[in-house]
Amino acid sequence: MSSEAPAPSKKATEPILYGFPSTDDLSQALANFVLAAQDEALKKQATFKIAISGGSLPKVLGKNLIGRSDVPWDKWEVFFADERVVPLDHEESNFRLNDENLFTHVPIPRQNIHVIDTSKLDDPEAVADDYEKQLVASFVGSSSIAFPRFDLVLLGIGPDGHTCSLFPGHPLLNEMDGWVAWLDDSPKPPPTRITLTYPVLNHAHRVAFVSSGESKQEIMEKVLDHPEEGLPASRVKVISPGRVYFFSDEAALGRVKYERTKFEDSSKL
Ligand SMILES: O=C(O)[C@H](O)[C@@H](O)[C@H](O)[C@H](O)COP(=O)(O)O
Repeated sequence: MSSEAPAPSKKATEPILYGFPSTDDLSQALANFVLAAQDEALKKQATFKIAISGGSLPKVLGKNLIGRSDVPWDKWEVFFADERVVPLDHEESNFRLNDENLFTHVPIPRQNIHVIDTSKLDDPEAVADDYEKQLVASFVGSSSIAFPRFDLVLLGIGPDGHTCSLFPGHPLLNEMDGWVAWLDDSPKPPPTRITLTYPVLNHAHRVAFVSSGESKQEIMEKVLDHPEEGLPASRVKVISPGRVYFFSDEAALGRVKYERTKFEDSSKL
């Protein structure tokens, strides 16, 4: 049985799980959460730095962010938590997916959306190096030099427990130095991708996993109730005072015993 408790009942290192009756409730709460993270970031700095994945996330994200009033979109700086090494207009591109679901509907300046260098598509290492340079250029001067500190990273969870393009058993799970890594053997097509590494995820102020639908029940149970299995999503352990959050609909949480936290007002972030 699930239970709901206020956030303070959880240890600072434990993920917060928000469960919602429907995907639309999830989507609305996620929009509030993102905007609260944005407000907090803009109190301290000139831009809100967010990294976003692909999969089903962009649709859930865009649905309730588009049309929000008074969003300082010109202060958003967007990176991709992972990207497929394909042209930007390719149907497999995470840029394209996010573009269709969010960017084309809101006035984020195009130069603030950091895309892969498509002149290097036949050399994924060069694509990863270039993307890392884009991060360096954006984050240099911030308090953390060893690793960038995103204000918010939004991730999905695959049926095998992968997140970003960090797949179970893959050597990239052990990459602890670089900021951006590449692979050409992704078990989820397309095979050639770049991804943020664990240290980058773990230095973020917040990482939020978004998952919905019954097909996620088995993997959500493993990730939340059995983190000792060490699936890629369970290995995201954000350094305190940063925090990991899960936003799921109850359809995805059908088997999950992990304690739910009531999502109240994200302005209290
Ligand atoms: O580009 C990708 O493939 C994604 O970034 C990947 O990590 C995705 O988030 C998960 O596979 C979950 O995808 P779904 O939400 O579609 O299940």
